[in-house]
Amino acid sequence: MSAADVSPPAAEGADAPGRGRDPLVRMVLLAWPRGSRFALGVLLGSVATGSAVALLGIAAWLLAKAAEHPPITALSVAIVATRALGVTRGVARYLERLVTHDAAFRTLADVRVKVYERLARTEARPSPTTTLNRGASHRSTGSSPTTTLNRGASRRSMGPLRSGDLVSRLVSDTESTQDLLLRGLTPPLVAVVAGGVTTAVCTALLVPGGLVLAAGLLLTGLAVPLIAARLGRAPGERQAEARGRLSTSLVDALHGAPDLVAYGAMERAVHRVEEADAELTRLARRDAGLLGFGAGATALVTGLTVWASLLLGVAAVDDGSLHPVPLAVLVLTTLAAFEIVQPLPAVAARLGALRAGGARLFDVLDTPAMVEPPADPAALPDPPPADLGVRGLKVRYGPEEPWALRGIDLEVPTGAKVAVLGPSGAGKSTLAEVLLRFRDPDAGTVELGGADLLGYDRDDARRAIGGVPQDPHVFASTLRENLRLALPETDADEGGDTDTHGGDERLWEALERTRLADEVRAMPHGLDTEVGVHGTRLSGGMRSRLAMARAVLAAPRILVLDEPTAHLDPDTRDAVMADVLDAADAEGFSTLLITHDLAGLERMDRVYVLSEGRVLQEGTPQELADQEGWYRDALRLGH
Ligand SMILES: Nc1ncnc2c1ncn2[C@@H]1O[C@H](COP(=O)(O)OP(=O)(O)OP(=O)(O)O)[C@@H](O)[C@H]1O
Repeated sequence: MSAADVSPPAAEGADAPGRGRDPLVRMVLLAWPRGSRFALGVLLGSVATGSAVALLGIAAWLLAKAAEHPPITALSVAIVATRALGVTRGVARYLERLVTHDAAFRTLADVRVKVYERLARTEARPSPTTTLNRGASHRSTGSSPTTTLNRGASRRSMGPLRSGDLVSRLVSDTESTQDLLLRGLTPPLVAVVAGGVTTAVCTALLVPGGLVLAAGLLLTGLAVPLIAARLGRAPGERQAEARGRLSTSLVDALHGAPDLVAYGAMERAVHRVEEADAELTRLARRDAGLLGFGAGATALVTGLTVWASLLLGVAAVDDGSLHPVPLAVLVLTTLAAFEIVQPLPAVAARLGALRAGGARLFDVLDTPAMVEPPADPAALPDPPPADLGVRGLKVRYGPEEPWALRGIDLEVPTGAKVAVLGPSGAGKSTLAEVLLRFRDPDAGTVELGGADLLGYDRDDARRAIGGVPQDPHVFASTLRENLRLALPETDADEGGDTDTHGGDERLWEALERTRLADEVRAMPHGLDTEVGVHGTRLSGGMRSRLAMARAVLAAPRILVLDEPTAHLDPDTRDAVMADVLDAADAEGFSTLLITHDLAGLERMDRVYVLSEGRVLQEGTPQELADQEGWYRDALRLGH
């Protein structure tokens, strides 16, 4: 099959509406399901702001009228109204905050779940990109903090992501949505409603006064924000990037501290953090300057407008077209009206940063998933099948990347022990990723018991095929918790966390199988030993055996082991492998072992040698040893 026959790597995610539109519009669209709450928020915000303006207007009327010494009954309605408006303002503001924050936080929760789900469906294993930026890329080892997104269409735009940047995307960029909804959506709409009503009231009092107010409001509510938005666009866009850079350099420096110290590169790493911090501080200063400009311009226009309306009002009183009492109302209402538009310049100045945050967020949400769930998942037979057939499997990491697998055919009959060998970069781990459902094939099929593996729900598929990926993750918890996560939920619950329910028996059995039990018994806290972040309190070999024990506990029908013994000394490696293969014989599961290592392959039923994404050789270990080729050369070189 040619490259042209190959279907696109993954379907587009439906998580992010409005693809191709401005990120600000797309962020608002994310809030669409909560539209009615935001509408209620705008209504309540208009009532609160309107009440505040009306309160000042009526208070002005009350004071001016009182100066004429009318009977108290003439003032009573206004007195009650000021009290009522005072209460209404507070209550409506409280309710507005409650409703809009509730809607924004719910939207934020939805967005976080979407981002997390997308990341979970996108990330398979650490990328081969170095985290230190020291020249050429190399495959990161162990639990690198590096991860790669957007390997598909938009990969070039986003490139490799590191965990610091991911945190930044998950936290601050996602929060851009909340900021936009709370500050950028409700206040302008409230300003339109409350500003419109106030202008109408002032126009009714004195037409030129109303027009001056309209002009003032348009200046502070539209022109000043537009200028602030324009000036803030470029620094705002740089701010989101700078925040990502700061997180990345910090996390890199923290995660890589031992290597940095060992290579004497700590100073350079700290310098990178300082540079990123200085850039962020510079941008924050510009931000503050813009806020100052917005506040200053608003105060200036407010003052000028109030003066203008006072002068116009006095002239109108002089020529008898306006009574002095409405004059006081006009001037004080004009002054109060600017409260309505006051927050807008600050919001506008932040729009650039919010847009950039949104763009980074949609970078994640638009990333094609590496594994698409089937629309109508098939039911997995019980017990699940233990035979596997790989036919014409092709995989690549992006449309312009070279093929990592170029059409692999491979069989794992029930109960068989199959080894996949080959030089570095041959595509062995890529094959494991497809079998463990971390990645969809670009072409070809994987059949589980004769049915398409992709037709099963991912969790179901993993009940049948499980194992140890190349860089298994060890969680910062106890040994027990690290093991128990492999147990089906009901078993894990039943097990409790003490021996009393017998739950630990299975854990110990798995530890015995992977030759870890004696070491765990010798630890003062046994299974309750904390293993540290990424299992750093364990040796590399213990981490590998822990990951193997977890895989054995999950009891899949086909166990896929990707370089499981890489960190073990030869004796332990042989003993662990012998135990796992004994378990396979006893329990009848099939084994697919991916390795560089030719030692101990005698028990394998079949060996496949991969090179540059193709099957170079296949046969029993003996057949391959008897043939000219990579296997025999490797045996000779003593791999
Ligand atoms: N995340 C990735 N992005 C882009 N290319 C990748 C990625 N992971 C692997 N590759 C490429 O795919 C090809 C196959 O890599 P793979 O890791 O499957 O080989 P391997 O046989 O497992 O190597 P090793 O024995 O060193 O682990 C290589 O050319 C590699 O550079």
